[in-house]
Amino acid sequence: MSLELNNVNLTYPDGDGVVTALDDVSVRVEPGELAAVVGPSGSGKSSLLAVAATLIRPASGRVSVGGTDTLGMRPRELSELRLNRIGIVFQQPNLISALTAVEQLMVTEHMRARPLREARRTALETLASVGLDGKEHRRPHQLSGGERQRVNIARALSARPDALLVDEPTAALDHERGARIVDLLSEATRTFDVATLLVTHDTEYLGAAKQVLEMRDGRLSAYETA
Ligand SMILES: Nc1ncnc2c1ncn2[C@@H]1O[C@H](COP(=O)(O)OP(=O)(O)OP(=O)(O)O)[C@@H](O)[C@H]1O
Repeated sequence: MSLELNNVNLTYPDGDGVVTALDDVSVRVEPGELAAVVGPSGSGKSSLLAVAATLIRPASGRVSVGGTDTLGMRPRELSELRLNRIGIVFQQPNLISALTAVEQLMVTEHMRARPLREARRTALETLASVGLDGKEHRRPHQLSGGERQRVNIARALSARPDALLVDEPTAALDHERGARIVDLLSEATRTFDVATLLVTHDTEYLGAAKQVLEMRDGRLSAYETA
């Protein structure tokens, strides 16, 4: 089921006035499809992801995840939706330093009340699917930057979410590692049949995207190469 934003507007208070972060934004991403959003700093890309993740409620407009309209959902329902149907990958992996790769995933499986044995099986399967076979029992400091980002992506995918929201996943990586992470996201998007929305500064990685959009001053439109 798709990820869909319709006519979304978002403002933040700014002194006596307001700053418009999202201005009538609409986008639809189908399952198995990767959409990339580029745009200058401060144009509203992170705000777009935060609204799609239901972390911020827009002033107006609709956000629907996996066919479920989130408008009117209570905070508790939204928390459940985020836990079970939305995967979020931030720029920094935010892994817990004391836990092994498999344990990082099991923590969130535990929050989903999965039985231990099933949680471990899902965690191991998901880690294997992102190329971390044989490294499941390593702690973050025993993994490379790219591998840590893979654990992060695996953790976001372990619930088999409807939507995967990715914020600048290549920012802390060199070109080659960055390219491999985008390839992995593109492959995982198809394997997990998830609707992926990727925000990136790097226009060189856009080949993997089915649609490329550009954010400028809070407005989203088709990206045109210069
Ligand atoms: N919590 C907030 N309160 C007030 N203004 C905010 C808040 N968060 C973001 N903004 C403003 O909203 C606009 C969009 O910010 P946003 O973080 O979405 O941009 P961005 O494209 O992700 O930028 P970057 O690439 O630098 O991360 C900016 O003008 C920013 O200053």
